Amino acid sequence: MEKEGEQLCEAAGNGEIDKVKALIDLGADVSYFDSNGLTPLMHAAKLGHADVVKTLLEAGAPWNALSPSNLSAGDFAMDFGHQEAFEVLLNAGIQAELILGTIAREAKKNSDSNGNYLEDRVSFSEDKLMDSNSKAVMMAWEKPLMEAHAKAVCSGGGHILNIGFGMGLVDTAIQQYSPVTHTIVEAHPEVYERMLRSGWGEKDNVKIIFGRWQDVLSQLESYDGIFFDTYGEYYEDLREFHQHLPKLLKPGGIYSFFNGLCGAPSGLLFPKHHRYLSSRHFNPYLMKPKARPKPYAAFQAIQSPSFHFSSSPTTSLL
Ligand SMILES: C[S@@+](CC[C@H](N)C(=O)[O-])C[C@H]1O[C@@H](n2cnc3c(N)ncnc32)[C@H](O)[C@@H]1O
Repeated sequence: MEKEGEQLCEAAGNGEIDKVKALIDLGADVSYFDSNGLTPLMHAAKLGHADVVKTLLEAGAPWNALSPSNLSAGDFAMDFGHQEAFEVLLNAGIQAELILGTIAREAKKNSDSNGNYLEDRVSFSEDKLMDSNSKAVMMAWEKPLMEAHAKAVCSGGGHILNIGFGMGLVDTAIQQYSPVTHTIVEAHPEVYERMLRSGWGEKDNVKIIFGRWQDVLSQLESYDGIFFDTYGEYYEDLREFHQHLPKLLKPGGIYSFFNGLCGAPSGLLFPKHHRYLSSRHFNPYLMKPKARPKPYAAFQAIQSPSFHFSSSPTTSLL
């Protein structure tokens, strides 16, 4: 098996399509990683053999496998300027994403995203907000991250929307930029009560909307800056929110989000909110086809247990 795997890598890199097909027919492993941690697909992509890339994908080669330096076959194709191979890989990724999304939506129909969390008690202390299982919903150490998000979404001024109040870290930072309006959506009754008790309801430019964002969409308008950071939701909820962005975000507006979904255990759905590193800025109105440095990152998050987004601002496919 190992021998055929090595041969497949070599043939793929050489663009020997007939040999690749013959080896696949003989049962060579299309998911094989050679001693350098590269798959046959990566070899073909690196050298721009689009026909071999296609054949390998049709044989089930994993388009989102990563090399030891965290590069996918798509990255190799793009980095080496092989547009055709890149397009083939990108299409494979989009198709997989559509299928995975459909499966996730079906699975979600039978589940309750954050119902339990919203019905249970939460507790506040000086430096954290905890759910009823003593899991941290939000912690004070995240303040600098929240300040950076606030800075990004307020950079154009105007009307700002924040989904998920938590400890109010991002909202406190947003207030420092004196937005024209500052709308906050919060779904947990106790968090909402605490917001009112601490005077958030009396601020001139603040509008609080109590409820799940999914249920209050009709009360939302268009904003210059949007931040999204909920708790206890699924990847599919985030994706659903992203689908509303073209309407919610004004042209030229800035969207940023924080979630920990990417560090969650593998599987299509992430029932708990894992607050691992994940911080990205995204503006669909500024996104150009060539400005997609890591088109596979968003998809990879669905499948890989160890994957996490980088904290550097980057674009993503929705
Ligand atoms: C991680 S905290 C937000 C922390 C906030 N960014 C900060 O700076 O303190 C998540 C918040 O989202 C709220 N939340 C969870 N699901 C929600 C939903 N579907 N709609 C609106 N808010 C939600 C939670 O009650 C919680 O207050």
